[in-house]
Amino acid sequence: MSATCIIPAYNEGKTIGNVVKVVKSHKNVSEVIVVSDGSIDDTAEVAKLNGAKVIELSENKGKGGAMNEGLKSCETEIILFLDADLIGLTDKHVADLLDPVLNGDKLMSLGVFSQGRATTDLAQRVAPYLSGQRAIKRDLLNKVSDLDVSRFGVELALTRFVENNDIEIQIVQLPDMSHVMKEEKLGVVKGFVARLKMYWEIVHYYIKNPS
Ligand SMILES: O=c1ccn([C@@H]2O[C@H](COP(=O)(O)OP(=O)(O)O)[C@@H](O)[C@H]2O)c(=O)[nH]1
Ligand SMILES: O=C(O)[C@@H](COP(=O)(O)O)O[C@H]1O[C@H](CO)[C@@H](O)[C@H](O)[C@H]1O
Repeated sequence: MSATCIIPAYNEGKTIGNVVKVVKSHKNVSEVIVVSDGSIDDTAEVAKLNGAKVIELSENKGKGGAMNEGLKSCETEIILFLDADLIGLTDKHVADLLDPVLNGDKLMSLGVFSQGRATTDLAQRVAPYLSGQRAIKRDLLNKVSDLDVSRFGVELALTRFVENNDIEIQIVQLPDMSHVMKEEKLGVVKGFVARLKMYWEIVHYYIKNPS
């Protein structure tokens, strides 16, 4: 059994190439789909150059919407979601995320950075359920409501679904991994504003889906 890797990407030209290169070379990944979510940089070109299938959205749909577009354009039973801004991704990280779902043990795995950078390690220790690195069975994904409009609430949607349905997931440590923070991408002020927008989208999803 193989998996499709779906990478939602909004202006990630600087990092998308390496993420695609690493995950595309994994033996159990049959296809890498990068969904450029209204990007205005060279995300799509860099992703194509590194062998990804690219879906270019003319309008930004938000993270959940981009992931959903990728889901609609593949057929594998197992999906691996990765962020486009990962630092230090290796083939072993991909294997550790995929194996619990590929071997039928679990319906979802969730990757948590460890021994990466203090800032991103801490953030994920505080809120591991927000991690964007997950392998998931398509059957489970099909039951999660509002993925397409969840934006940054998508991780909350996935986590809440497994909790509400008593589905045991596999937490996977991702050693020596991090991601580029918003403040590093956009500068301190714009990065902080983007972070607030992210938290608002998460709260908005929570308010709209209280249980
Ligand atoms: O409107 C958006 C916002 C984010 N992303 C992607 O979702 C992932 C996580 O977003 P971000 O890096 O902003 O969040 P962080 O990892 O900083 O929490 C990255 O691959 C982004 O490119 C997206 O596709 N559309
Ligand atoms: O780690 C975190 O605190 C946030 C924000 O990371 P940044 O420091 O803004 O890159 O990132 C996590 O949460 C996001 C929202 O759910 C997810 O999109 C990311 O995949 C996840 O790493």
